[in-house]
Parts: sequence; C-alpha cells; structure tokens
Amino acid sequence: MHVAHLTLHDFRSYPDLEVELGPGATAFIGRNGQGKTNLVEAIDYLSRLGSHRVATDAPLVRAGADQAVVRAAVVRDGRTAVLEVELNPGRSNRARVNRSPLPKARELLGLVRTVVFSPEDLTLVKGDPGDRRTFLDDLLVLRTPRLAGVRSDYDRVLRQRSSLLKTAGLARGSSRESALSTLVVWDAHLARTGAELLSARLQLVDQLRPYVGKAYETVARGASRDDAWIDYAPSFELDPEVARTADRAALTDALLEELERRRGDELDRGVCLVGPHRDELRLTLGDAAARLPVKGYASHGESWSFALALRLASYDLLRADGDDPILILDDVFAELDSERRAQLADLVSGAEQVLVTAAVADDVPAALAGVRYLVADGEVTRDG
Ligand SMILES: Nc1ncnc2c1ncn2[C@@H]1O[C@H](COP(=O)(O)OP(=O)(O)OP(=O)(O)O)[C@@H](O)[C@H]1O
Repeated sequence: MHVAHLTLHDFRSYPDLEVELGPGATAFIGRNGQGKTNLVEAIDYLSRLGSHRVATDAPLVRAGADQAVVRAAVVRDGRTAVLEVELNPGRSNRARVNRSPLPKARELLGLVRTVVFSPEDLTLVKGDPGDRRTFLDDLLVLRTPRLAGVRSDYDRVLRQRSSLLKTAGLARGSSRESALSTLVVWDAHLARTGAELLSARLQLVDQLRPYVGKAYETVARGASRDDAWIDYAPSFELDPEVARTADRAALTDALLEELERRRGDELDRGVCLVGPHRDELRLTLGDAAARLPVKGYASHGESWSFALALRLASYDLLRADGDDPILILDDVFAELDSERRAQLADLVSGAEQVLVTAAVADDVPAALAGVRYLVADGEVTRDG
C-alpha cells in the first residue's frame, strides 16, 4: 500500500499542507525542527490513531487551534480510499472513509498500516515493560484491528477493578462483604478479557521470534540468528503447556486461579497485581547457554540493533501476512554508521513505499535516493 496524497489542517506546525506522494522512496530533508517528523507522524497517526512521540492527542493539534485534520488518499491493490481523521482533544475523534463518517474513529484501524523506525525506538529496549507491551499491542492491532476493542475493554475493567480493590481494602464489616462480592464479578471480567489479550500476545511473540533473530543477524555485525531472543513473561508462573497452546479457556482459568491466590496481597496494596498489564516482553542476547537481558547488559550498539531488529521483524511479519506496510524511517540514519545504513536501506528498499526523514541529505543511503522534498519554514517543496 502507499499514500498518494496527504492533506494536513492544523496538525502540529502545519496550518494547511498538501503533499503529493508516490510509491518507492521519498525523503524529507531539512534542518532540525522544520517539521519533517510532523509530516510522517501524521501518516502514522492514521495507522494507529496514536503517535510514536506522545501519549495524548493535544500536542498534535497546532498551538492555538481546536482541532486537527489528517487526510490521506491511500492506494491498496490498485484501489484508492480517502481516509480522514479529525483530532478533537478532550472529545471524541471522528473518522471518515471516502467522506462517509465511521460510527467510531477506531474503525479506521487496519485500513493503513505503517511501521515506524525512529530514535525513540531505543525505549523499546531500555524503557519500562509498558513500552514493550505497547509495542506488542500496537502490532496486534495492526494485524487484527478487532483487538483494539479487547485492549480498551481490558483497560476499562482494570480501572474499575483497581478502584474496587482500593475501596474493598479500606472497608470493614458489611460494606467490605459487599465490595468483595462485587470483586468476584470483576475478577471474571478481568480473566476473560485478560485471557484474550494474553493469548494474542503469546501467539504473536512465537510468530515474531524467528524474524527477530534473522533481523538481528542482519543489523548487528558478527551476530548469528540465534543471538537475539524474545520471550513472553507473564506476571505469574504459567503452565508451559498452557503458554504454548495459548488456549483462551485455559488462560482464563489460570488467571482466575492466580487472582484467587493473590487476593490478600491485592487488597492490602489496593492494586491489581495479576494480568497482562503486569507482563513483560523479555529481550535477551547471547547463545542458549548464557543469555543476558538486553536491558542493563547490552552495549549501546547492541541495544540499538535490537530495537531495529524488533521493527524490522514487525515489518517482515506484516509482509508475511500478505500486506506491505508503509515504512517510515524517521531520523534513523544519523544513528548508524555507513555500513549499517546501507544494510538497512537494502533490507527496506523493496517496500512499496518508504518515507525517510533526515537533517542531512548525504545521510540518506543511495538505495533510498528517490523523490526528495525540502522542508523549511513550514513549506514542503519538491527538490528537482
Ligand atoms: N502542536 C504544535 N503546534 C505548533 N507547532 C508545533 C506543534 N508541535 C510541534 N510543533 C513545532 O514543530 C517543530 C518540530 O517539528 P519536527 O519534530 O517535525 O521537526 P524535524 O524537522 O523532524 O526536526 P529534527 O530533525 O530535529 O527531528 C518544532 O519547531 C515545534 O515547535
């Protein structure tokens, strides 16, 4: 798939912008802070209804404006659809496809798919477990948009159950009894939605693992394909057979059992200690006999290679699904030496559309020397 035309209205630094795009490589070149990332962030927003840089929508709306609009003509299998999202911070966003409103903005998910490489990716490796869970969940939703609903149901159940735990922990007598009986109902909701998310994540990690090993071998000099390894580590000891089959009924039972076992701790602490919101995507390096966690042990170069490998693996997996996501390489070449730049460029040059941002034109490898736009003072102009 590729974006053929992008329109922005009050998105980030752009009051109004129209850009023609095409398949192949397109590079946006300009000094720091000119709006290169803002452009590609808008396309990524259509894919995930979120940004790779900020957790909320407010910074995406131009300072002083009430709402932003991102519109793109997306070509997939020769057919064009015009996708549009209206960002209304503090209120619901609205989405349209070919000018027809969708009941929920969330229904836009899956219509355009992007994989973004950016310097922020280092947080995949060095950041908190939550950063890695987000990585997994974003990829799940790209592959199976329905899971966006499961994810938000789970977040809602978690919030309700956490506030009930606080109330029940402090209550005495009959009000405690009543809070505890309500808690049983929320345990069941948490186990059911949690098991669905957990099952999807377990399967995803199994599918992604070989691609991570292969990608790491390519981007890290001297590495073999068994060096980089990923494991899903649930918040409690899960029977290996249940983990392997990722059977939802068995996972629901396992979660319920663990909730029962940790009930006392949860009430004492007033927090929900069991469920996929406490899980970790474990990243390790080394041979099977001596694997070390990447976080805290790996060098800067190894960490960066691992982060790139996770993105490349996502891209390969989406491609194996029969889809060709739009690749966005945001400011990544400045972080790599010339050999690795060329390697990465070779790996991605076959993608239907690659969008690159760079401050210095010479940082963009020859394999990605396609169309060039100069970005300066809010203007995006074609170079040549
Ligand atoms: N909501 C907003 N309203 C107005 N301006 C904004 C908004 N958000 C960001 N900007 C401006 O956009 C500019 C940053 O743009 P962007 O991140 O795209 O830069 P860039 O060209 O990618 O730079 P670099 O090469 O440093 O990554 C900054 O000047 C910032 O002040």
